[in-house]
Amino acid sequence: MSSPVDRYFELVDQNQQKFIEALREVVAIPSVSSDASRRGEVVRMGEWLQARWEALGATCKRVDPGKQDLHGVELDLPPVILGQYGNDSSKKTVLVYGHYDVQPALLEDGWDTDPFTLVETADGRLVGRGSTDDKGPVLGWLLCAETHKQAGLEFPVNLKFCFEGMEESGSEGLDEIIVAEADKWFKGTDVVCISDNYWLGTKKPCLTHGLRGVSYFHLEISGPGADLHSGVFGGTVHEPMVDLVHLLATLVDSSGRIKVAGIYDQVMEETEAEEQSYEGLEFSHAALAGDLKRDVIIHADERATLKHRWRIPTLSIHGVEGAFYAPGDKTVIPARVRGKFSLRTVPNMEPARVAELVTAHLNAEFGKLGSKNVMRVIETHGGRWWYSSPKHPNFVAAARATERVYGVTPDLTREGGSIPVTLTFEENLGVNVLLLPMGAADDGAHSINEKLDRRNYICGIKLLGAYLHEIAVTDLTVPA
Ligand SMILES: C[C@H](N)C(=O)N[C@@H](Cc1c[nH]cn1)C(=O)O
Ligand SMILES: [Zn+2]
Ligand SMILES: [Zn+2]
Repeated sequence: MSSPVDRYFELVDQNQQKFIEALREVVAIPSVSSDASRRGEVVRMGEWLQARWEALGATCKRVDPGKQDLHGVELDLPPVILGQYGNDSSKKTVLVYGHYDVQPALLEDGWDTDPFTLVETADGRLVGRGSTDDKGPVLGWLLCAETHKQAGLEFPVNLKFCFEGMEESGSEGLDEIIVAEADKWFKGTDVVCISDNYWLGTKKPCLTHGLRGVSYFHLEISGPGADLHSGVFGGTVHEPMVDLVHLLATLVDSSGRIKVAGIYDQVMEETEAEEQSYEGLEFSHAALAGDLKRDVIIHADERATLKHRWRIPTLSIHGVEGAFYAPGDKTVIPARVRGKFSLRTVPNMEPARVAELVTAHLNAEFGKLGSKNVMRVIETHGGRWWYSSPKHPNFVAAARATERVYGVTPDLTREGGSIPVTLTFEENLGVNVLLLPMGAADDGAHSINEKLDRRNYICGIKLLGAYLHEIAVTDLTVPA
């Protein structure tokens, strides 16, 4: 007779098409958290999840985190959906977190197909915004529970869940909810699992034990009271855009080095054990250059690239609000512009110190310009880095589950991106947190043509289930 896990795997295989249809349904909800006009869709997505979990028998609690000021528009923050599925005191309790909001996506950004219509390509890519980040994994937990119930398979653990709709916009309001619910809704949690990042390559699965933090800034330059004709006023007034371009250029050089004094001072020293952890990882510049569609890699070797993704702070410039960007030639001097940039932070950087250093740098550089314009530096959102040991039994259980599904020992990785609430869970619940990614390195999260491979989706649903079965039989006591 086959084991419950083998039976579960068979059912996942049999239900593949149904699972893809479910992904199609959620991708079609354009839950873009940064777009005020889509806020209703974000809420609809949260309600969709709640309804489906409740239909399965979960107890849910919708928490509305309050209001948000988005470019002067007051908006309701989307709900955080808390849930409890199963409440058997003889079982372990696993808390899973995910987000149901997505990054913006427009066909004219360069997508080959409508971003909110899931398309399956002949080579098995499930293309659509949110497929890998993070709707596929969020759906994975639900489909895992539904599959167990439909087949009459005993669910191995009590599952608690926390799904938010603001992760792509700074997780506003969530930290406070986690703190408030730590001894209430989240009481009894044994371990936390988050599926919201990606493999290092495209073939070998991994478990992730670190994330970078993010400190996001707007740099606003205000000049004349209205946009001006450049033929009449060019060369006679201080132009906000000229000041902004100068200032942005002082932040980082072309080889990625941050030029803000003091920014590297808090970076943790590298240990011998850490140096060794780069050995044998599935990561190559050849594959990375392929994913990038052009070899634009700065660093000479793979190890240096990984260090700049995992353990060294970086600064990226994202865009300019208020600047002319449409096709055609408009001869305008914009009156007010906002440059947007962020720093990815690493152990042991303090966000408050980062903001202090960045502001001091920009004040000094702006002073050198002798401009009569007005400069403002605004830190719009921040999230802390997270770094943990991969030796905890939670990771051991996940490694066993990975071996069962993929037949290989997973790589142990850190993630260059940020999931701000990871540390909040760890600190407030006092339990181990594991990152168990579903998608691959070439999925194009946040980019055009985002996809999740059918293989990763289906094996990922198996992996989430296998992990819960492994946790059920794992002694979670940390060895001394
Ligand atoms: C890794 C995760 N899937 C992700 O994409 N996180 C975002 C979080 C964020 C922070 N500010 C805006 N979004 C990221 O790393 O950019
Ligand atoms: Zn995500
Ligand atoms: Zn994301």
